[in-house]
Amino acid sequence: MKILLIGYGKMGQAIAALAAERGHEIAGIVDRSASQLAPADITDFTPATADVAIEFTHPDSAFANVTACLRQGLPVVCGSTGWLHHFEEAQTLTQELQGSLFYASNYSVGVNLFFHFNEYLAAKMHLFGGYDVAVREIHHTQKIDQPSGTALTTAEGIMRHFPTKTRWRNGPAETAAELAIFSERTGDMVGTHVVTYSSAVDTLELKHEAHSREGFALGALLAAEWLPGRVGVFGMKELLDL
Ligand SMILES: NC(=O)C1=CN([C@@H]2O[C@H](COP(=O)(O)OP(=O)(O)OC[C@H]3O[C@@H](n4cnc5c(N)ncnc54)[C@H](O)[C@@H]3O)[C@@H](O)[C@H]2O)C=CC1
Ligand SMILES: O=C(O)C1=N[C@H](C(=O)O)C[C@H](O)C1
Repeated sequence: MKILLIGYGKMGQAIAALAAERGHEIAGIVDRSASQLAPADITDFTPATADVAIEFTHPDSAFANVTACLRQGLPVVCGSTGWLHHFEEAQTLTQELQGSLFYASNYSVGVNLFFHFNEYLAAKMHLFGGYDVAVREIHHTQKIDQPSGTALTTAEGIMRHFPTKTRWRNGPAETAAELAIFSERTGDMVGTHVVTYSSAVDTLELKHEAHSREGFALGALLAAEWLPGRVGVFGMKELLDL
């Protein structure tokens, strides 16, 4: 496949390395600040020159990059977090243009299993009662958005099945209805997410810890291999049949 990479930072470079191993060609790289690369723009690419675009940039640029890809007729796999206030607009545009958009707050297969077990656990823990629940995420100090996209997906999964939690708060809960999300930024931590249930008698935890970015890169490439030819908005549940 010919892949257009949008964003050539930590994730873009991890994807490029794995794409080569999987026999893909990098059709081009669009990065706002990568001066060593040949300058390129999304509008330079069409389905004739790229089969799919993979976007990992910044919360402030993801929506514009996604819409540019859709307008060029390029299927787009987006991994940037912190832009979901625009997600409905992206869905509408995808439908209008009969385009292809894939989004995941976390492309790691392990995290998507974690999401699945998180929802199951929330339903059971609510049923048995007596537990409070909180989410903790730990990332490297360069991370811009807080809470992480993964923590927000985790919180949404809890709230769907643990109805006494009706909203999340980034910090300690101020009321019993709030789900606390604690964010830590330290060193070069790749990404750790923990859900903790505590009662008077015990504590139960569900944890995912990424050891490298390779798991995210592999998931993004699996999505890029799967997306072309499908019309609509998709995520890891469809890809992994979870
Ligand atoms: N969904 C997932 O599985 C994962 C998502 N992420 C998310 O992906 C995004 C990128 O993460 P990293 O690669 O670690 O960041 P990074 O800061 O290492 O790289 C981002 C790159 O995007 C470039 N960039 C910024 N604005 C741009 C624009 N308007 N057009 C083109 N390029 C632009 C920057 O110059 C930089 O090279 C973040 O939002 C992060 O939260 C990161 C890891 C996994
Ligand atoms: O910025 C990162 O690094 C990561 N971002 C994603 C998120 O916000 O959840 C996924 C992963 O945790 C790494």
